[in-house]
Amino acid sequence: MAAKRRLGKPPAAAAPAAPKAKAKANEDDAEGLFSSRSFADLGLHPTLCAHLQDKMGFQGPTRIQAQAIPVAMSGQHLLVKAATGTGKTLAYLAPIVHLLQMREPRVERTHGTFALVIVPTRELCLQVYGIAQQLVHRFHWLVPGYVMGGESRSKEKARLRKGISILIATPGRLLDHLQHTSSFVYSNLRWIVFDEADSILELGFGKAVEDILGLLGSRTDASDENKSKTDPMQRQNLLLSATLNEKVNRLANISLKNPVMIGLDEQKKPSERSSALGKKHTSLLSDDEEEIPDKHNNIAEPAVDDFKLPAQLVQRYVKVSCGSRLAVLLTILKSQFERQVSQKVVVFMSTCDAVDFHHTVLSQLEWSRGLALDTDKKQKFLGCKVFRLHGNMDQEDRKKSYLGFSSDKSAILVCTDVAARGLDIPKVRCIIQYDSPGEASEYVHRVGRTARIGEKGEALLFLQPVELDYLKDLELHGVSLTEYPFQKVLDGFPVNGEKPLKRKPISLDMHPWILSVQRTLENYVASEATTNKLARDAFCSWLRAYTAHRGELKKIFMVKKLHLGHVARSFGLKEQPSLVGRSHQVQLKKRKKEQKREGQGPTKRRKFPTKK
Ligand SMILES: Nc1ncnc2c1ncn2[C@@H]1O[C@H](COP(=O)(O)OP(=O)(O)OP(=O)(O)O)[C@@H](O)[C@H]1O
Repeated sequence: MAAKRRLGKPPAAAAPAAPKAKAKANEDDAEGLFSSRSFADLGLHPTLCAHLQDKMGFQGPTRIQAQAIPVAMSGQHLLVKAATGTGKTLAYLAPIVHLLQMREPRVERTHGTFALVIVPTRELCLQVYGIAQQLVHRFHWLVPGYVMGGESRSKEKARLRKGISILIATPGRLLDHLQHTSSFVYSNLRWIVFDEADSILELGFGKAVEDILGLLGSRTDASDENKSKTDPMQRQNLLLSATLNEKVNRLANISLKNPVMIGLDEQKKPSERSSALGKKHTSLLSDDEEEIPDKHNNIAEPAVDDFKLPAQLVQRYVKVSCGSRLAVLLTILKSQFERQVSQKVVVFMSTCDAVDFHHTVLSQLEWSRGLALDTDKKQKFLGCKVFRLHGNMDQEDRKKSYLGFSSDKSAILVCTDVAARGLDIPKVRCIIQYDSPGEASEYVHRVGRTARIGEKGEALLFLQPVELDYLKDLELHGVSLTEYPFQKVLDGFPVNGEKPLKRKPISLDMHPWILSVQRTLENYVASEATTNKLARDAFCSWLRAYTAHRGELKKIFMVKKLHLGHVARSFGLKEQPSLVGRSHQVQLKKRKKEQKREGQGPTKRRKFPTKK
């Protein structure tokens, strides 16, 4: 039986309409996504249950919610590991709202913050805030709010002074307010939630998180002075993550006290779990391991974690030689949108500059039917809207992009990993990883933006022939991909009005369609000065990112194996990289000459120019 699709309304901040909920859950649910219990069975207040069902369109809890909500309501610390898009947000927000609305005396704004939800990114902050807003709809005395980087500090201070009962925050800005906003009342703080804990730490917020826990007196290994600020006995901490790694374990160890664990490998005995990390603790700040006696919990997973991905997600890879990458991306997107006009696709890139360049190309590239340039009237190569999202954009643009892509029915989002964490954008059908994600956990976060809550979804990973070993690395984590039939897609495209004859297979790079797209692209990049500059910047930053792969992955993504001329081609640049990073090339030649004189081989590591 096919999985039941149950969609709820997206957050108010994201605003798009979502389909009505489907029939009630039953135990035969194919993917085991939904529980057979009702929200009322879990002990949630009838008004809240009615709101979840009637207004948010949730007929019943997901399995993760059915497991986590009763534990969260019991006051115990909780560690949840569950696949992306399984409803973790409601799993912690519903019990918080339930417990807060029944609190006597009634919660008032002057009581300050009772629940603190820490999230890794600004977009996720807005998203969780949107859901909190919906949940408190019938409990007007509960006030949700958010603080996050990029917003006006003084406005946030004013809101904190008035009082926010459920506060959603990014770590840096939260720490800032804890240290500098004296009117921020958190003496009644009862819950600290880490949503997307793995991402919080991967994004380098380890130190901020440690400081936050220290200031709030919620570090289980905190010194006594820190503990005295609030009563930690009242505190309940919840940690949710799609993946577990050593840093998350360390955070769990310092923030959770005898937690109930949900979604961890039930087959493993606690003693087996603890052995991997029980004795070794990893600092939240660095990759170095340090031996610290395990004073508290034994929360651990094996070093090589198998990641949880939705079963209905179709995962494929496409093998593309470096020079044709962009032409292939354009072709795949064109074919996707011609097959189905109304759909949403997210394309992940490795750097902000690469996002800016590709966003411009995807949204502006024009062609004439048949690709015979300068003949007929030109039209857009891709007809749909294209949005971009990365960390260097200013906050207003970020918000606009996020909301625009969320509410549009047919669009592409080109983004960096800033969009990989926890974002719940309705109806994303396909995730394209144009640049490889690196760590397998990052792969999981990226593809987790589709196939959410039982919906269909596809993921496509671009790999160059020299990078195919990456598939083995993913296999180690239980992620296996099949090859995407790109040749079939290609055969569907006419060249000069005619479909190619199927005589013999033509290599992808020599295929007339790919050659024509590449020519159009190169002409466009050459003729537009701004785009040309974007292409050069993107080329440099992309190479720098390529050299930054860590550990074992360095052996797969070897910059030495790249042909820089082909890399340039993939940015629509006709000229060789010598023109892109002239000073670098001069230096390189000089170095080579010197090496020759001294009888050495070329140095192993290539350094790349910073953009000009
Ligand atoms: N009980 C439910 N019934 C139907 N839909 C639900 C239910 N709970 C949550 N949803 C919907 O499922 C989607 C995914 O939820 P959510 O974002 O909380 O997942 P998640 O597990 O936190 O994902 P990620 O790990 O990617 O952050 C959202 O659109 C949400 O509205």
